[in-house]
Amino acid sequence: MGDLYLIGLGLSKRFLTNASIESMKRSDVIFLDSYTSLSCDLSKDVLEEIIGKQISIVKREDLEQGYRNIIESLKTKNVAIATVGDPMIATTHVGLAVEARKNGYNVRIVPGISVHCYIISKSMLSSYKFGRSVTLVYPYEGKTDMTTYNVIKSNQEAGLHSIIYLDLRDGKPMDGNEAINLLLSMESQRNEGVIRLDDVLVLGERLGCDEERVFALSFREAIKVNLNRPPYIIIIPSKKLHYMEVEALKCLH
Ligand SMILES: C[S@@+](CC[C@H](N)C(=O)[O-])C[C@H]1O[C@@H](n2cnc3c(N)ncnc32)[C@H](O)[C@@H]1O
Repeated sequence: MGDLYLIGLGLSKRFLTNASIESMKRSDVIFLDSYTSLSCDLSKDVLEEIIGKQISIVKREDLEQGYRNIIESLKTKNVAIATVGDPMIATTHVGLAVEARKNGYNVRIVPGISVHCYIISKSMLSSYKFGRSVTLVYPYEGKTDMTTYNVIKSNQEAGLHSIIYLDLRDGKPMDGNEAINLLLSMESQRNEGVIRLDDVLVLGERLGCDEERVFALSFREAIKVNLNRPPYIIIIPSKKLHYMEVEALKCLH
């Protein structure tokens, strides 16, 4: 009887842990989740070279609709799902973990450095003051999903910071400029003063990579800033900042 490993790879090669490498080596079948996040240098080829085993890339439907095949494989094999970042943060793997557990298999979670923790750390904002996080999705058939705006608004009302992941659809990560314009267009539609041109945001670009940048800048500045390449993550800080948080954000200019 095998175990199910849910393995976090961290954001890039340098954040792979011994625990994640050992767990992959212990697994008979390894799937690399290609749809919840992306990395500048962690790929199937790089991982295969590090662990000396074959890895298969899986898409969302392979795991969500094909989960029975994975449970079936557990009868005789250790199966690993490896994910960039942390395997349980802003992913949908909990369903698979619950199903494996219900079928009597051990589930071994190997945490990885998540983009969520990474940007909190780099922003220097108080980790006690983060509210609900949210994914900013691409408009669909000309319609904008306003969930992100609503989440930022309710976090602001509670004096909390908001972490905004950007959509990753069919392997296409949303660009930072597109995200900033989309947030501003939500404000134009709703006009509730949630996102003002002079409000500050924190923008994380290619975190964990050699060329990583973390900026704190106003929306007015962000519209004009020259960006490199995705992935990006955004924090909209609370409007009620502690004076030390104000000083910390100045260090990111
Ligand atoms: C849905 S989250 C998945 C998080 C992942 N499970 C983790 O723990 O890191 C994926 C989104 O986080 C952001 N992201 C992921 N890696 C990033 C990086 N290295 N730099 C900046 N943003 C990143 C992007 O917006 C991406 O679409």
